[in-house]
Amino acid sequence: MTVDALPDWRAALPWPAPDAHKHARGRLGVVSGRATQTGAARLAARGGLRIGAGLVRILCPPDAAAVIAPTIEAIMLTPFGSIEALFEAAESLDAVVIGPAAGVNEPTQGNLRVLAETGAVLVVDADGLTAFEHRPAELFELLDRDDVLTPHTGEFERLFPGLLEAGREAAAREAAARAGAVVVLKGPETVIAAPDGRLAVNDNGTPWLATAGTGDVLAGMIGGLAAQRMDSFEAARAAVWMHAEAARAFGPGLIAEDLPGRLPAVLASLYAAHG
Ligand SMILES: NC(=O)C1=CN([C@@H]2O[C@H](COP(=O)(O)OP(=O)(O)OC[C@H]3O[C@@H](n4cnc5c(N)ncnc54)[C@H](OP(=O)(O)O)[C@@H]3O)[C@@H](O)[C@H]2O)[C@@H](O)CC1
Ligand SMILES: Nc1ncnc2c1ncn2[C@@H]1O[C@H](COP(=O)(O)OP(=O)(O)O)[C@@H](O)[C@H]1O
Repeated sequence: MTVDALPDWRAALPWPAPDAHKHARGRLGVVSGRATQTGAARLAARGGLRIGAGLVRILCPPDAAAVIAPTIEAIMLTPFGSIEALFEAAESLDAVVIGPAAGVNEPTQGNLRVLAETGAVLVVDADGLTAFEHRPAELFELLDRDDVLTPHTGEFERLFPGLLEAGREAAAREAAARAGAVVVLKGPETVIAAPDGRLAVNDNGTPWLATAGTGDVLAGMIGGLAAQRMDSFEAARAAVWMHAEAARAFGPGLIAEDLPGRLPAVLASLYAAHG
């Protein structure tokens, strides 16, 4: 990677100030699924921590706590047994990822509703999208302009049936306008659209990313940048590009678990260019 090849969002990347402390660097939450479905949240949490959020906390149903606790170190854990407890755990967070293996069910809808009442930027992925398949307007009315939806093609079709016939760029642009949030339409050429009309097409994708869990890591990375108060559209562009760059650096044999560990080298290149 050369400095000339670096994309224009790099000027907006958050780097720690000399007087930084972990809370000032951004607090990210990731909602986990039940005890048998915790891996996706852990992947997202690790992506968010590696990209620079100062503090990452997994918020989990009580039955999942004993499964998650032995698998994490720097990542923190807060079980919640009610939506009131979820609100309390999330209200001091800067961004929250919800959806990876969360469950396609009413509790996921309810969790999303209560998270929307906090000030946190929401990154809604996977089951957080699919849970609103037959009622997308109910999801959209919860969202603010800095929230981010990260559908793959199948999830996009569930929320915006037929829209892809307009082509991926036009579809993403219209989806962002309808949702009133940033839309990241994932695929070989991921399209990122903002509700104000901004649009970007990522150009460094790699099919090594076509493996389970890579989208979960991406959601965590976007959340990690948003927690550091990077503009959500720019955060999504930056995370999508860094995610692919990390995958390219690894190449054959890549699994989702490998991505966070490749981020420091990608970040180091960007930091060196930052001067
Ligand atoms: N470590 C973990 O714990 C992991 C947990 N995970 C979690 O598992 C849960 C369920 O995941 P999932 O894969 O069953 O659901 P989903 O992706 O909706 O696929 C269902 C159908 O949708 C379609 N489809 C899928 N992708 C498509 C595409 N790109 N483009 C077009 N179509 C696409 C495809 O339909 P088909 O083409 O087969 O007809 C497919 O059969 C979810 O919570 C997730 O977060 C994962 O994140 C992995 C790591
Ligand atoms: N052929 C491909 N070329 C480039 N990127 C891909 C390709 N297939 C998948 N990806 C990327 O891999 C990630 C997969 O995310 P997703 O479908 O949500 O998977 P999961 O739910 O298993 O995490 C997305 O970032 C997507 O853009």
